[in-house]
Amino acid sequence: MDAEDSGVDSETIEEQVAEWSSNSNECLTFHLEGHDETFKPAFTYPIFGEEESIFGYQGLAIDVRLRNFDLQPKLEVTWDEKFPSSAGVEPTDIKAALEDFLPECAFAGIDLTESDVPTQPPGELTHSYTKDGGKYEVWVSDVNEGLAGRILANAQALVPMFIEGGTIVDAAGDKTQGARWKLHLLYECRGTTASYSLIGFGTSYRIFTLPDRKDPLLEHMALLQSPEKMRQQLLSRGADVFPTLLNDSPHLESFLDTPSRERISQFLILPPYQGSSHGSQLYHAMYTHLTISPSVLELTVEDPNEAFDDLRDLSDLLRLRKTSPEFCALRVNTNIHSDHLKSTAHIPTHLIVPLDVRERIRKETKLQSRQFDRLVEIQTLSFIPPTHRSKARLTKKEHSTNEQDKTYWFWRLYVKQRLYIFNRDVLIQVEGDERAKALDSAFESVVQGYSAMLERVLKAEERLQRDGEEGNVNGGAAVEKRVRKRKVVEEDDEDGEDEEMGMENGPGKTNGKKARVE
Ligand SMILES: CC(=O)SCCNC(=O)CCNC(=O)[C@H](O)C(C)(C)COP(=O)(O)OP(=O)(O)OC[C@H]1O[C@@H](n2cnc3c(N)ncnc32)[C@H](O)[C@@H]1OP(=O)(O)O
Repeated sequence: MDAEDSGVDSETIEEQVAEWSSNSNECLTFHLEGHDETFKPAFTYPIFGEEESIFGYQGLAIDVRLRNFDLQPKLEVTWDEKFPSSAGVEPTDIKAALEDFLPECAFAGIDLTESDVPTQPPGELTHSYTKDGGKYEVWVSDVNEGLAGRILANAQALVPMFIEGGTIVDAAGDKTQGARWKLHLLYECRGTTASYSLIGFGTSYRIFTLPDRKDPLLEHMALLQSPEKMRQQLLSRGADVFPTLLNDSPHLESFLDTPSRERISQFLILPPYQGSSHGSQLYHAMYTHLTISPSVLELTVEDPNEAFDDLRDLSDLLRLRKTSPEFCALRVNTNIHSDHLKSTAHIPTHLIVPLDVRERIRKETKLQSRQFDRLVEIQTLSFIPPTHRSKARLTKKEHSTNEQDKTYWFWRLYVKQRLYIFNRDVLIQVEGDERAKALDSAFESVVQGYSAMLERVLKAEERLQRDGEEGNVNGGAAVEKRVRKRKVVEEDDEDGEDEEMGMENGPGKTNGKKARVE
């Protein structure tokens, strides 16, 4: 029966719908045990649909209480008025909508103080630090460990609600998958037993990578197919890759000994703790732990968002500038023979910033290529004063008599070449002048972003020096108002084959964070 047949005009229906509708972000509230402060989800569209709207209630409150040790949830749904079912339109079934997102225990009405809480987090302690008188620890566990598996399941409830495009991981209990996944837990420790409060977590998993060492089987496989084809095939085979290699390579004790990458999958600091450098500490702990194994060749990040990119750039730069004299010594070489500069098709990037040194540092630090390239660009830019970072000063190109201008000219060439290769697929779709303009504009955004990052790095270094926080590579970040300065899309995936020229994905995207042209 439509509105006309029923005698009810469509305006009245619209009014009624509005009267009985609630915004799902606003009515959902998280309460962390032991904290007065509550927090709201950033997204609820995966649960309640694109409109983030719930129909059929007035005075609706969806409260999710989280136990502080393991984030075990307890769901409570209350309302003042419910739309009568007999009216032909059913109110949203809130519990049913949440069933795929919260673990079963959330619906069981279990009193969170009822069951015994373990006295210690699962796995091993990998990092600890103090901040403003509080003590914090990072614990890492295989997700197949019972307690870690349970905490992973609880923590997953937060992923779609706080990480845009984030999806729930269910790896625990599976022999192969579980062994590849790790859960990194950041706890605030309040001093007495059972006083651990979970304030953030990260997940990571190991994936096969192309070999970097002599292995007959891997060499054979590499010979059989092109590297790219082989990579695609291995990735598509997912979890089967490791056992297959293991069966075929009896000298390997575990499939985890095969050359691999570690990949950070999810990363979250609970809202009440954000902006106080805990994210930097957790990232530092994860980087250190995940890159220690000799079989791990690289650390990558799955679809990082802008906030994570910033955190990662800052942390990586602070670490490299503190621990790698070779990285600190990198400079733009302006002494390049004009023969090397005749063709724009062959920019001598290997000479501008020596490739052999770059490769050596990259392998040692196990940073993903594109991330490392960007860090080199930021570091080498740091020696060019801001007043010389201008296109207007480059009329004489490599012949400039001012050494800083000449350095910027070469640096510009170096960065533009990477941007061109990176965005080639997009750029070749536009003609001559337009192409040059598009590349120029991407370049200018990158310089802006880098300059902003350099300011942060210098401030953080000053702060660290002041605080004398020797042990904490990234510690002591003050809470500052975040200003989103970067417009250019900077993204990471395992091969860095991503878009860098500002095309956003639409709503409903699966990776949810950054544009990708593939
Ligand atoms: C792989 C992935 O999962 S990507 C998804 C990452 N997770 C999320 O976005 C979930 C919601 N957000 C969070 O969990 C946290 O805010 C994080 C992880 C993004 C950052 O953790 P925090 O503890 O808040 O960051 P921390 O205080 O260590 O900040 C370190 C630096 O990161 C950057 N940063 C942190 N948050 C933001 C933000 N919201 N926007 C822009 N930059 C940010 C800043 O450069 C900051 O440096 P500063 O001290 O000079 O300001």
